[in-house]
Amino acid sequence: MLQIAVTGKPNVGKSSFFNSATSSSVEMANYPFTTIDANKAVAHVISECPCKELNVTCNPRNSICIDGKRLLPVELIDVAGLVPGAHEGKGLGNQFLDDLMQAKVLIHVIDASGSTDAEGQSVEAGSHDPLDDIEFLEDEIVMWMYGILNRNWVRLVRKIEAEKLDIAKVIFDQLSGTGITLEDIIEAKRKVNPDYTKWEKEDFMELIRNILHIAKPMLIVANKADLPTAEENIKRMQEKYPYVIPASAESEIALVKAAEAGLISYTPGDSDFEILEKDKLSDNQLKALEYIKVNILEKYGGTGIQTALNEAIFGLLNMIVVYPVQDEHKYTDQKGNVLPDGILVPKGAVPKELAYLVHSDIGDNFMHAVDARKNMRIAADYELQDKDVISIVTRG
Ligand SMILES: Nc1nc2c(ncn2[C@@H]2O[C@H](COP(=O)(O)OP(=O)(O)OP(=O)(O)O)[C@@H](O)[C@H]2O)c(=O)[nH]1
Ligand SMILES: [Mg+2]
Repeated sequence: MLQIAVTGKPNVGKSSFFNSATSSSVEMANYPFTTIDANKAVAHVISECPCKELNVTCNPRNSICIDGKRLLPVELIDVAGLVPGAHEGKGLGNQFLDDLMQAKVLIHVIDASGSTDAEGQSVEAGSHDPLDDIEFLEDEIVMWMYGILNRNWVRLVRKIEAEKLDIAKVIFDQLSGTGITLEDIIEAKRKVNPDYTKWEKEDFMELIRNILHIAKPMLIVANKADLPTAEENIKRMQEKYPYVIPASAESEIALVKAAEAGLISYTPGDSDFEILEKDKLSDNQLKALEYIKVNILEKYGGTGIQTALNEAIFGLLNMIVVYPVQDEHKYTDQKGNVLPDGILVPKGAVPKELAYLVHSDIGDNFMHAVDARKNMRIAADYELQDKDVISIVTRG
């Protein structure tokens, strides 16, 4: 399953974001290093399901359909907080980046209210500038990767020379387990000094930064947007960085809980809620809900949690959703389930790649594919489109 990592300095609300997105209840507390071991759970990104347009009732298997909205599973990883100097062992160090680097995309949670200092200690709201927290994370990840590459570098250069090895492939092997592909490295290497025997620390850093930008896109989540000091900081962040999503994990948790108790009607991603059981809500609860409505939902169009997940997958990773079926007339699988699976595929993927994502056997025996909507065979180099319903024809 596609993985998204939630990362950032301590005490910014990473676990709160994780809990709100996955309905989990891992520990959250107002001090640094509450989380030590990584937490993993399933969250969902939301896309329009083709069922309404095709006028069918679907029977989802790998996903969920609510009122024509398809919820597709992704795995969220919540890790320990990282502090400046983690590569020198500060805080909990950076060893746990192993967990984080499994993910294809990173969500960098920032305390936009400025109520935690660089190490995650709680300070008076507004007294720390959250813009100072943005760059350090990339620096720490770069230092971590530098540590891995630098460890055996002298020996490796000798080996590359002696055995005439491909440098990109050697770097790729060193970074195995990070999900970084050989293509990512080849592309990243184009922009650095081609003579690797002369590489200094700066050249390594440049290479690693290029690799990171290509292989691990990062979304900034400006959390604690419910606190009054956040608004101004969010504006400044959005002026400087392209992907900044204002969010309030605490508000999302409150709304989801109230909805589960049947007190309000609210679905993650909504920009409003409706009170169902006014009599059962205390004055304080009503006030809190009103506060969220005015200061989060109306101001930012939602709590930002679902927006962040969707933006990470459909924006940064440029994924689309494709629905493989067996019977192109009824849009069903072998068992008669209508539109059973929604599969996240990178934009630009062709039918055979979809076949491999469904199952390696189906990929191996792929013959051609049929566009179920048009009931027409499609070319091998046809670029799959979002919400395509595709029947894969295999040998045997
Ligand atoms: N006001 C406000 N507080 C929040 C929000 N999200 C989290 N918090 C609070 O911030 C504190 C830290 O939350 P956690 O979710 O434990 O933060 P973390 O980043 O996982 O912290 P570590 O695991 O220690 O690195 C807690 O007191 C939360 O209640 C939010 O959206 N608004
Ligand atoms: Mg935590």
